[in-house]
Amino acid sequence: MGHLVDGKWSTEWYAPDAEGRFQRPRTKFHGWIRADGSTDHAPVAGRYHLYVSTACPWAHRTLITRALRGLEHAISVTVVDPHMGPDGWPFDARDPDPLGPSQFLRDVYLRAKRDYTGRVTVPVLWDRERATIVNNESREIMRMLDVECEPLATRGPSLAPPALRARIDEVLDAIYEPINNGVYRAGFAKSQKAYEDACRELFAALDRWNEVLERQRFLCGDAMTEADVALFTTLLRFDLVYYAHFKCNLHRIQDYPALWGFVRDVYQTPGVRETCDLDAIKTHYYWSQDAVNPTRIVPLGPTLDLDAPHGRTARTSA
Ligand SMILES: N[C@@H](CCC(=O)N[C@@H](CS)C(=O)NCC(=O)O)C(=O)O
Repeated sequence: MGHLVDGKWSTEWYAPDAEGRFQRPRTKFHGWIRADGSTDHAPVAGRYHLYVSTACPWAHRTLITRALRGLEHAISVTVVDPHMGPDGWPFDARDPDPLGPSQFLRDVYLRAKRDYTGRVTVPVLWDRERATIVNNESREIMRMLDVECEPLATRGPSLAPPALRARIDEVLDAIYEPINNGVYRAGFAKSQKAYEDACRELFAALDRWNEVLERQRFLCGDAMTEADVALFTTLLRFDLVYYAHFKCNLHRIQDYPALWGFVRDVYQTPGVRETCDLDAIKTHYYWSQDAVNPTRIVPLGPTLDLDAPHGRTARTSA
């Protein structure tokens, strides 16, 4: 693990703030595919390539969006090796980089910008025609695949329909800090207080959203949206990894009937199950984050019955 400084690799983990709190740096590539032709990136089948790790909750959002919108034919994917070591994400010999001779994901970043400074994270959306990274922020890539790649989509419905978009954005904002980033703030905390604050905030938010999901099937009402995808990828990893490895252990997701039913509901949605690699998830966190787990031993359990009936189909919003 590490980052690039003026194009040179440096093996440093994230520096905490003075109170020991985890600080997530902003991603650096924020180009947009636009269907209206207003940017350099038009939605064209075969033009874009996604680099992901199936272990990563942020990258997983983009894989699910690609599957639910039927973009597999239009946007190709490379899955990196979950063993992220001192050199960052390595390519898997069984799934090499189709766009160049790359050993590590940083080679892709350097191809886009030789003097890049920043972290080398997944997901990455690459434009073959412009030979550069369009965007490396999962929330923006989700929106682009769903809305701007609509002309290429073979499945629906949209995960961000115009009438719901403002609400979806509010919910994405609301779950980001306490939940999606909250598990990392608990797990990477460098002081007792930073950990406790993050952990309490996380469970208060889980309590609230569990109540919402007792009343309605999805976070924004009756239909699945980007907000559900974003919550799902964090909750899927919760009992597997965050509960033990990140010490988010006041409750399991399985102890929240509505949240656990929601996880199974999304998991069982056609197209989603195939994007979920539970072994890669456990291997990545327990093996790669040796500051948290120095032995790198990957635990055998827990076993999750994600195929148990979710019973949420008949639920409608109030
Ligand atoms: N804000 C980014 C975060 C992406 C991110 O942090 N990905 C992690 C994997 S879960 C990563 O690649 N980490 C490598 C590193 O930080 O060195 C997004 O939402 O896309």
